[in-house]
Amino acid sequence: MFNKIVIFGVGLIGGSVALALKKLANPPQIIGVGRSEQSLQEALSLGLIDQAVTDIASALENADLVLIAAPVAQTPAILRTIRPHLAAQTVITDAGSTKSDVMVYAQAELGDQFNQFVGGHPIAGAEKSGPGAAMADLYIGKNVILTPAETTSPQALQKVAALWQQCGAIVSNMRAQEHDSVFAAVSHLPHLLAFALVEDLAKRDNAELLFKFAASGFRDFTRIAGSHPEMWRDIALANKQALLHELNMYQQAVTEMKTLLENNDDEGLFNLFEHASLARNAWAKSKIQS
Ligand SMILES: NC(=O)C1=CN([C@@H]2O[C@H](COP(=O)(O)OP(=O)(O)OC[C@H]3O[C@@H](n4cnc5c(N)ncnc54)[C@H](O)[C@@H]3O)[C@@H](O)[C@H]2O)C=CC1
Ligand SMILES: O=C(O)C(=O)Cc1ccc(O)cc1
Repeated sequence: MFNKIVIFGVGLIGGSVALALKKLANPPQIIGVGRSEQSLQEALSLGLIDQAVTDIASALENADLVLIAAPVAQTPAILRTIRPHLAAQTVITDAGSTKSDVMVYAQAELGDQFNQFVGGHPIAGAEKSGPGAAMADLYIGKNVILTPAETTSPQALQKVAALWQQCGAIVSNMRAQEHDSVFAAVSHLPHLLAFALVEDLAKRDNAELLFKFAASGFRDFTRIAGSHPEMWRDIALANKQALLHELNMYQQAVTEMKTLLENNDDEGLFNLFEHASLARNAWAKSKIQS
């Protein structure tokens, strides 16, 4: 279906798409465009891309699809470089963790070619980044959410869905705003909390002692605090309103927990822990089954 794909940002996410496509019987030609020459050369030497290109016009010539897989705040600048060379048959998509901002950028930058753009978000990843972290099987059995606008071309939507299905993913559609409020709760908030906890402990005078004895519970809670700072700065700012709402909700939950503790409310604490534990275990079980 695809002969030529251009990936802006060949790191964990873009590189994993490239590796997955390379496993196909007839893999497309994959062109990488990047911000850092070193990272692009790494992508080339790891075999993620067939060519690293700096001339955008030649990169986009006869391209079937462009995937933007860079930190979300880079999106408008990337779209601006693409627009003058964008043919009518080329579909553009992205992999950014936030979608309302990206859809607004795409509409503003692509003008009458906005119908060729399909917002996307693979719900798969890791705390690692860069081309060396790319994995061919990253998307197998994972969800990918697409956020088409009313005007999005059905053909473009179908092509982007096919791209992710070829990577082994399960594709569904959602409104960009709904996407952002869901992921503020289940992804962006946990990342901010992990960063906040590690930062709080790391700043203390006895940080060395604390980290020396921190064990698996700490490891599980804070793994995602090792994630890419630029990527998470961009996500936090792009989804600021939904994230502030989630932080307020969480603050309320912490306040309620403090009250139970201050009042030595053993039954209240037990009930809260039991309710949360049941919910968490049921979620984990549903993930194994799906
Ligand atoms: N890391 C994760 O687990 C997930 C990340 N995402 C989203 O995917 C996108 C990429 O994230 P990762 O692959 O993890 O990051 P990464 O840091 O591994 O890769 C990003 C790449 O984009 C390049 N880049 C930066 N600015 C650029 C520009 N202006 N033009 C071209 N290339 C540029 C960087 O040099 C880097 O190679 C982000 O928008 C992120 O929100 C989505 C799902 C999961
Ligand atoms: O490392 C993890 O477990 C993640 O949660 C990865 C991740 C990060 C950002 C996304 O938008 C989606 C998935």
